[in-house]
Amino acid sequence: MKKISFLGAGSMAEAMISGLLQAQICTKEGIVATNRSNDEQLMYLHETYGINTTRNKRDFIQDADIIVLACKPKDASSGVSSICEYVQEHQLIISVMAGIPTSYITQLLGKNNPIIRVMPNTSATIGKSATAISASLHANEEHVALAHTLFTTIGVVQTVEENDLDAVTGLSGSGPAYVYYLVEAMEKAAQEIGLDHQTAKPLILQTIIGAAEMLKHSQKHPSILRKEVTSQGGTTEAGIATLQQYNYEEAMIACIKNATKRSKEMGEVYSKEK
Ligand SMILES: NC(=O)C1=CN([C@@H]2O[C@H](COP(=O)(O)OP(=O)(O)OC[C@H]3O[C@@H](n4cnc5c(N)ncnc54)[C@H](O)[C@@H]3O)[C@@H](O)[C@H]2O)C=CC1
Ligand SMILES: O=C(O)[C@@H]1CCC=N1
Repeated sequence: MKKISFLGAGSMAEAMISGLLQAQICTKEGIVATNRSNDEQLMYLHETYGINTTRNKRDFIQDADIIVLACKPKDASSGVSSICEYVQEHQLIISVMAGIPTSYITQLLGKNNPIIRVMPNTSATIGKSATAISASLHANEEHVALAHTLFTTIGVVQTVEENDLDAVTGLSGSGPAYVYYLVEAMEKAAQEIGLDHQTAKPLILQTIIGAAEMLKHSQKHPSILRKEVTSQGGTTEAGIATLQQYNYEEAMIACIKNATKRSKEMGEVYSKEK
């Protein structure tokens, strides 16, 4: 059982902690989390998951096999600088920070630790993350395999080149939010067409789950599955025509491209800080 320390105790750290404990990949005693200043959040994580929490950076680091960097990209410099004197070179660093290159983390650490840069998503909470991992210069196949094993317990894992991680961030890191936005819109629409929330919610949910399962299990291309729903002169055709009028496809492509661009920008901006 590996001991894992989380620098940053927000949404992503919680999603991973919850997923890792459910998968029994580590014990609650083997997890420690720290954050910048929010005592209530540390208390919440301790009470909810039974994990350890501390503000003492030496205690935080000393027994860790793996240190997960889960603070915001803008806090990369302050976060890593606050622990670098205690980090030992054999400890595996896993960074989930969007945009932040492993070369910059190495520079901040001033040590050649193996680093695996990862882009999971918050569906890790229920073991359903879509995660991409990539290795730094100093990480070997064993480190990649360990990260792969770890993240497989909280979902599906793809290994990619570090260059591709900005695109992954725009696609699947942010991706759950695009789906939640769709559901928000469907809920508003349901209300406007006269369905009460209690009736509409399970219908919307099962529509999303059913379509996702169809995409997973059917061999058919999504465009074929869409055509199978669309009767000539029918309701779907009318609905899709409206989506096309509003440039739905272009909007989605532009959304993912802009999120990817922002990941690159964050890397460029925050990697200049010292
Ligand atoms: N939320 C998401 O869906 C995803 C987030 N990420 C990445 O995960 C990272 C964390 O994101 P969230 O959990 O959403 O943010 P969050 O704001 O919920 O949590 C950030 C945490 O970092 C802590 N922190 C900040 N500076 C610190 C310091 N100097 N020392 C110790 N702790 C410090 C904060 O106190 C807080 O606990 C980000 O880098 C983000 O790019 C990656 C994939 C998905
Ligand atoms: O919005 C963000 O910057 C982070 C990275 C991927 C998901 N959330």
